[in-house]
Amino acid sequence: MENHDLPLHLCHANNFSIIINKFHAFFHCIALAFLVYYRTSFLFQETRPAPIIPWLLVFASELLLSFIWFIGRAYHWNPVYRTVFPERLPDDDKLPAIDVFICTADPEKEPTFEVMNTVLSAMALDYPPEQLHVYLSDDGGSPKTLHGMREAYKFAKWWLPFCRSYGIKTRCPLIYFSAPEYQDGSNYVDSDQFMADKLKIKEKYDMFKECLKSSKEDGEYWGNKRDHPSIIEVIQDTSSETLQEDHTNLPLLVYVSREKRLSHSHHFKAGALNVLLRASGVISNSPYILGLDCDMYCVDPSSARQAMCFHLDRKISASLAYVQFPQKFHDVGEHDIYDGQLRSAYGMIWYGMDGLTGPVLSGTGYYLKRESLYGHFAQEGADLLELKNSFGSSNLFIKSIRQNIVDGGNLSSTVLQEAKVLASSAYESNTEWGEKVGICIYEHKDDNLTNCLSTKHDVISTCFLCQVGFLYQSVAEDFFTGFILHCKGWKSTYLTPSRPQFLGSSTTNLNDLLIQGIRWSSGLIEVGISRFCPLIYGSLRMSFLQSLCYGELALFPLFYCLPLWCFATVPQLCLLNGISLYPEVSSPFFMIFAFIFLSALLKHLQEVLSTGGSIETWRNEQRLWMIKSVTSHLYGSLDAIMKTLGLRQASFQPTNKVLDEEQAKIYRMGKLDFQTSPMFLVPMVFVIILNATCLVGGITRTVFVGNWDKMLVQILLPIYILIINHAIVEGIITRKDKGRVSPSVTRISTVFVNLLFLGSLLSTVFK
Ligand SMILES: O=c1ccn([C@@H]2O[C@H](COP(=O)(O)OP(=O)(O)O[C@H]3O[C@H](CO)[C@@H](O)[C@H](O)[C@H]3O)[C@@H](O)[C@H]2O)c(=O)[nH]1
Ligand SMILES: [Mn+2]
Repeated sequence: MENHDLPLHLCHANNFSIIINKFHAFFHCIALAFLVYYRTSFLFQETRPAPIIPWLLVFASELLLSFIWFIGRAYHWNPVYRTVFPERLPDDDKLPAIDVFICTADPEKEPTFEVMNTVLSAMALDYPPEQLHVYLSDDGGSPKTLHGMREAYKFAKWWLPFCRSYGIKTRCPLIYFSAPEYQDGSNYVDSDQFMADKLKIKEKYDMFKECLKSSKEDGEYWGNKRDHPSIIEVIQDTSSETLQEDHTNLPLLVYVSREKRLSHSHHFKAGALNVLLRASGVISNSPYILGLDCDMYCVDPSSARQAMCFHLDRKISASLAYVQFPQKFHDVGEHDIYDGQLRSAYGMIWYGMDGLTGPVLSGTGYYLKRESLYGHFAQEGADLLELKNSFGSSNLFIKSIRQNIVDGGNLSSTVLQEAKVLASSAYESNTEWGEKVGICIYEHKDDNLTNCLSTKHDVISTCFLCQVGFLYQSVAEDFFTGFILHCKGWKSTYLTPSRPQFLGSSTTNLNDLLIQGIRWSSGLIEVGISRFCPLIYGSLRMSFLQSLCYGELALFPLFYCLPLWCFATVPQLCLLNGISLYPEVSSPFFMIFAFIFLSALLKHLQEVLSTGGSIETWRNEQRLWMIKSVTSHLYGSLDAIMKTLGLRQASFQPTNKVLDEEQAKIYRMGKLDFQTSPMFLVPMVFVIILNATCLVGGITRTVFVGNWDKMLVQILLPIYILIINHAIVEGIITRKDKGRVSPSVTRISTVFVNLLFLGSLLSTVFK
């Protein structure tokens, strides 16, 4: 029952942690100011005790780290937490329709059975079925997936009535049937009827699984990922089975495989989403969209109603673009050695941004307002020509922009034919789908430029309102699209109910983690070094603190990889050569360095503990910070720089979602799996060997020279690196299993370390 007096949601702040954060930031800032003073005054000394180059490298690294730390304080300014009251929503017939967009790209890396579980769980959301439309985009163009959809639809006819009549809380069949008996959240566990029905459903489920897993081997069945025509099929009921309930109670289910041709760039996931946006626009045209990755099960059915608590709140709905749920994962191990839960993002940063203008759009688990992707065109005023320039030539689609939802979906053959045209690879040519942020104004408003653009403000606002849909400029399309929405004045909210709404699969081996890390770093840095750099572009268009948050996210991979490479090598080489880079123990500045180091570590520890982590979590995150900085952050940043210079093409390798049993075993034991590409392993092993050698050499030298006082910091630094990364040391020396570091990698890394020693020796000889 709707109740106009009671709020649909509440927002709370944690004042205690806000005060701690501000205190810490204050003292840490003062210490950093002393550090800068100490380093700068060195530059003005007449006789310098150490060579200038390593000193400058270390100073530059300290400045970069301090800067990125400083702008990251914006997250801690005002973190908020939200509660919702879905029971206060209006009656079902007044709820707005939702189109669910699920993307899959590759049946080999994304097994069809799992993808269909996502589809089924989305169909089973607790929402009026006639108001729910589920679309699957298949970039693989694979008959296997289409076949899976038909089978999933058949199974849905059993699964949905079962879930509804027994109030099942876990609506993803795979998760439901793999959970221990009686833990399915149902109140009917003692009823015989329930047990009998459950048994029957389990039988149907096993048949469904069998049918999808026993795949035909011929290549055609798997499809051609890069070259195929567009196929749009509304999945229909073809079987003659009798059912408990009428199938009209099932949400509409549509298979969409856009046309892909080698001659056209298809813009990866963002391209797929834009096709879904258009095709669904002419079919169901729901005002809200739930975006899901193919592995993101809607385990709990209540997310749609929870999200509507924000979207239907009249006080905020006009400017609310999306409600974001956290990504949670069903396969994160007890030790979570790869930070699968992405603690800092979903456990901290998103809350912080929620207290400003809203969290980052996270690619999956968001309820987005369709209108927000149509720029200013959704409002009245634009003429037909302008609309066609922006959205392409389809009249039907253009009509949909201003039309309300089509009840239950328009499935006439004309509409489906048009949807196919909208999914063709040439449709976007010369339109504003996904790109041209800010430049289109000079193209088609040229004639009357002076008339309509009288002030500078007009230029900016008209410019950035041009582009439509999900954006193509970055492979982190979610991050960039959300950022531009915030730039346009839209807001977002973050909702983290105690029972997870969505569960995906995380990366459970080092290789997949780092490959994904390269893509994310590259996508972020692409934004960070472009003219959309949030620190400049964003600060003019959104709250200053929000632009700092976006700035930190868009730049951190670059700002971590350079300093961490420096701290992993320069002080160590200097230690070996007896060059001191830090104040001696007796100097008051020693205390400053000690304070900064401990304050950073302890603050990280406090954050981990207060967000439910343990000391082990803290160690894992420190280790990953180092590992990623010397590998994926570096490669991702280089990739982005090369793309920006036009030296490289963008690429999006979908993350592997197939579990390798042997690797899973290593993962569950909490051991790092070093069966990774040498491109990742060599830098890691290189750093470890370098640190160990320099430590031994440096200590020996210090024993002879007796300058402990001067060299202490440089002795402690490699010790800290080796302790945090002792798992790599073990991988090199003691481990015998498959996941150890292969001896050939150790040999290659040793050669590189020797080359570096030779280089540093020559540079001291010829100085
Ligand atoms: O050409 C492509 C490539 C990928 N995908 C789909 O995109 C989704 C995300 O891909 P995945 O390989 O799982 O990447 P992740 O790194 O795990 O995904 C995170 O990062 C992406 C941006 O890099 C976001 O799009 C995702 O939502 C976010 O979960 C999957 O469903 C894919 O099927 C496509 O539809 N077409
Ligand atoms: Mn994924």
